[in-house]
Amino acid sequence: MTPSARIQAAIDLLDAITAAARDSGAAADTIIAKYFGQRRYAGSKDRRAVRELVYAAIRMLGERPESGRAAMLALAEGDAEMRALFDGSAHAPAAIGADEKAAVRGVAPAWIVKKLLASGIAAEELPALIDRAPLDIRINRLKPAPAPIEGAQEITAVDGAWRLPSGTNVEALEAFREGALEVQDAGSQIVATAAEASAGQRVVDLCAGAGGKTLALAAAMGNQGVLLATDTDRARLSRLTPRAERAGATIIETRLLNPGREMEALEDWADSADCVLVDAPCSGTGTWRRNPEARWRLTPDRIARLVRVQSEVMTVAAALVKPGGTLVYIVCSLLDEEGAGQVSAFLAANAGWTIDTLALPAGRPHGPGVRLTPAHDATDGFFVARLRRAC
Ligand SMILES: C[S@@+](CC[C@H](N)C(=O)[O-])C[C@H]1O[C@@H](n2cnc3c(N)ncnc32)[C@H](O)[C@@H]1O
Repeated sequence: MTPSARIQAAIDLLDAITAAARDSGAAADTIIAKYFGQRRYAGSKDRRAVRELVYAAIRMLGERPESGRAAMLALAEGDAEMRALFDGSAHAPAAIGADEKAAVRGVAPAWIVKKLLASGIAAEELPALIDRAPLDIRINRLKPAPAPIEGAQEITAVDGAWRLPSGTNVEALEAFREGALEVQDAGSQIVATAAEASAGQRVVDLCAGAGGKTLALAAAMGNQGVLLATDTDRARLSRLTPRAERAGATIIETRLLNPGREMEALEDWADSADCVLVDAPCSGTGTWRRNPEARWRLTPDRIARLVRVQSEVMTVAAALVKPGGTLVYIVCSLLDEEGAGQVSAFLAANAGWTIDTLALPAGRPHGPGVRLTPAHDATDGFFVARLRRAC
């Protein structure tokens, strides 16, 4: 592909990605994979170059752009060489019109920026929300220690956390195939430690998804005790079983829940868990580094729906905790209505619950819990709080 044809390919992809973001369609990665699946003539260098252009444009634009062309014009602003590639030749984008408008640069849609600022995120912290994310792994203590990985840097604050050079093909490592390591953001590892899960306990990971935190809990428990992993999403939960096998985690039982009727599948766990971890579904404002187009998908309605589900899930979780046990509430969002506000509302509505002070190796106290941010902690953004049921 010529450099101009790569720009046109990025424009076409951005058109498809913005439409999908507007209509709750496929994720950007899926769209890009499908696009190149249908264009076998594009070599690996072309694919990489186009992908980089697309993601650079997505990161640069807070608001969903009107068109892929407006997005690429924003990327080309101040870059004479790139602007010259808009030359109207075969497979190239049309020449830039005198009064043609580029999309406006920014971190996020204005209404979400307003919410982030109101949630105490300083304006200087905002750009880090869309930086490129590092590649972190967790060493799985249930397996023999893996061989050193070239270029890996230990994250000393967190046991078993390492940061790898970007682009490391983790899945090709023997240690990965043997289950000796998992890809997991250091922040995700840190918030999971708030559960203080230990050998012999009865622990529930209520919103387990594909089990990122479940596997960390199983390792913390040294494979002793009972760990129940539940979710309402069959496809996600089904990915946990092979991961657990690879990781040698033998104490995990999985159960699929019916949304709104979760307790029907959980009656035998009522009032009996030492800890229930709720990694609640959320807007993901703390994970835009990995998934920058997600900020184009949010709407006020969607956030309101998530806030409702979070509160319902907390009610389910609370019914499972034994007297003296704990409920660990986590969201990978930096919006207070999903984090600190959600926990404060629970405490106000439920007598007999108190907040534990958390001693985590990162983050800053925020309301009833602790908040990690990309700018302050070089991790994804999280809010975590640990609530304790009275004895
Ligand atoms: C943030 S994700 C979990 C990520 C996972 N814990 C990890 O560490 O990889 C939130 C999960 O909550 C699940 N969920 C949504 N509503 C739920 C409900 N009512 N009960 C249990 N899980 C629910 C979603 O399907 C999703 O997998």
